Amino acid sequence: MATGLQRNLKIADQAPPPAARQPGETAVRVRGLSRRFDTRSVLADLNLDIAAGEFVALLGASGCGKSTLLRILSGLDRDISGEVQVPARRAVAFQAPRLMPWKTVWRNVVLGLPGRPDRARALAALDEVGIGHRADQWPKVLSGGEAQRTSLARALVREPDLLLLDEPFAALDALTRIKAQELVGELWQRHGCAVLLVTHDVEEAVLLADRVLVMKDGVIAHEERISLPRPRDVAEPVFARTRGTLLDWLGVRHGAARAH
Ligand SMILES: Nc1ncnc2c1ncn2[C@@H]1O[C@H](COP(=O)(O)OP(=O)(O)OP(=O)(O)O)[C@@H](O)[C@H]1O
Repeated sequence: MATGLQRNLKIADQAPPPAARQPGETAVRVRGLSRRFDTRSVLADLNLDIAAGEFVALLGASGCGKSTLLRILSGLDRDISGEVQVPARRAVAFQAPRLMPWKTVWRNVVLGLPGRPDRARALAALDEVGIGHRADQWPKVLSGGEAQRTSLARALVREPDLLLLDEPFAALDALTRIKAQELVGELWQRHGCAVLLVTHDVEEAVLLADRVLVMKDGVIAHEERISLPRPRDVAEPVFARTRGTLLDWLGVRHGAARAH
């Protein structure tokens, strides 16, 4: 099949370090993106822009194509038509951390990086996510939260300009999830990378993102800019109103189906 991404993907070979970024610079530019599986159209002429350093959350009903979009942006799925521009330095963390069980935690963090495995670099990333003490252990002894932190360290060690997160907290218990959300918020502010977070959790989206997108019928059907100061308070009336609007768009609030 046609490899639209290879044809159209324009990758910046030498991505500038965060400090060199210009305000208003674009991290992701998608135009007319379509993806079909056999006869089924999942993405249909989708457009999307993400600014450098912007935190964007993506909501949508199960099966609407959120992960498909994320996989395309990560470069894992190239069987598309349309135009996709993403930075060369990008990293993904999935719901399941996907650690290699036969490699220690620190070796998992630097797995796939060019050159000799750099233990100091891995340790710095593990320290940053609060699990430096687990560096020499095997993945099987990690808790779910620790495994997810390892996955984040593996993404951050690549110093991405774009961090793609596919429901990274979905499998965590409520308390671990809150801590992981806070950590991602802190890491994002420190690293200054653009983030695209796929989530089912409207509250999580409003807590973390600059902008929340709702995907429907293969396109971005709605976007909500969140201008609340951080850290955000779920009890804030504006927070609650924003959450309500997004639930309306998702069609999950009683009597809330919207005409588009
Ligand atoms: N490799 C594939 N082959 C065939 N169909 C696929 C493939 N990958 C995804 N799909 C289909 O594309 C649609 C979108 O899937 P996708 O995983 O992107 O949805 P999603 O919005 O991320 O869902 P969820 O929120 O449940 O994770 C689904 O109907 C899925 O079955």
